[in-house]
Amino acid sequence: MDRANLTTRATEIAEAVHSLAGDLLSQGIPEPSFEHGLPDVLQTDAPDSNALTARIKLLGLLDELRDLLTDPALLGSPELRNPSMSILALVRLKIFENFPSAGTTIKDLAERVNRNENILRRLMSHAATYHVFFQEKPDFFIHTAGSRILTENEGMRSWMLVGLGETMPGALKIAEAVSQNNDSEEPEHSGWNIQNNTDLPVFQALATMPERAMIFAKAMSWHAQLPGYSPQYLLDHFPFGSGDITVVDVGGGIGHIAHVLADHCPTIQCIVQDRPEVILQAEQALPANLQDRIRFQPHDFFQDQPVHGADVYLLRHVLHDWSNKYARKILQALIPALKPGAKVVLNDRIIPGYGEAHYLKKREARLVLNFKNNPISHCTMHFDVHHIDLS
Ligand SMILES: C[S@@+](CC[C@H](N)C(=O)[O-])C[C@H]1O[C@@H](n2cnc3c(N)ncnc32)[C@H](O)[C@@H]1O
Repeated sequence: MDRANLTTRATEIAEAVHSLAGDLLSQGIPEPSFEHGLPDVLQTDAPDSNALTARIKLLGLLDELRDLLTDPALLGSPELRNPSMSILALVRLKIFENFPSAGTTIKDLAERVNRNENILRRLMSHAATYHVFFQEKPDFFIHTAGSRILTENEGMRSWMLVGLGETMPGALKIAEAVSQNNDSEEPEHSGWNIQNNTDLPVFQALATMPERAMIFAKAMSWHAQLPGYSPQYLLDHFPFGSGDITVVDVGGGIGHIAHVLADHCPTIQCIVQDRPEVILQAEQALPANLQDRIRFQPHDFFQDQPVHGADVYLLRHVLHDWSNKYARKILQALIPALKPGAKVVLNDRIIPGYGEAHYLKKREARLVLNFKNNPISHCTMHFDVHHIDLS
């Protein structure tokens, strides 16, 4: 039981802030303030950086403090902490792409995007309370780091569309899914299926909706740029650069991880496998300088692995989409192809065990369960980057 009270928590916060400020000062990095919107200088993904450690600690302490000060009736309230109400609409209405870099009045913006001025004002004003856009004057908005990143990156907008447009509506149907199929491990028995009125598992269903499938693939490639998901962790924890090795990236999406591996390891050969409609996109996204080292192959990972004798079979962010029954099938399908000494590298989310991590980390890890193929059973997978020798 955590018995820290407001005062001890606040003292800890002050100490951590001083340490972070000192660290930033020594690196010549300005302290963040709201003066010019949120600067993104602290978004470092370096796992060993003091700034990142201090930032994560502070976010945890501040969340605890806020929850201690919140009326209990509001803790689970849907209105609280819900930026999606305005941000999803702003993404879908293409406001970010059309927002002038120097800022704008709502009137000019409404004319530019041909939308109702009043509604736009309400959406923008709500988003600004989450520091996505800054209301500099009653009728004049400028960028923050949060709105700029959405403006400049199609991948980030795709990530929002998947999180808010696919995950959240599916999550709202979890209770119905559980009521209909209590013990099911089948991918088509999910809240997402009820929401989308389909019996097809999510990836099969997406194949019939090319625009949504493309958004999903773009979101996944952007995801690798979010703090904590950098492919650098993979490079740091597995010797991809040692010799002429062949890596099969199973369920490798549009090849963004293979691009990074090939860029960093000059002797590596990669084969990216995914569903046919994803492979079509992947082929178009391949840079010319990597064409002789990355190949693509449509492959259903529930069928026997067609590439025999590779050195590494990589499954990055694949198994967490599936119930244990299907995760096992995906791994079993690799076995006939494995030569002695072959490695299967799993790079996926870890669900912290009891007492192992701050609840914010657990919340982030558990959020992913609410979507796609197995949102109605509890994820029992518990892993990090491992090297599993199946020889
Ligand atoms: C969560 S994404 C991960 C993509 C990529 N590995 C990454 O780390 O960004 C899961 C991937 O599995 C692919 N996938 C789903 N079902 C598949 C199947 N039956 N065979 C092959 N790939 C599949 C999806 O198309 C998607 O690209």
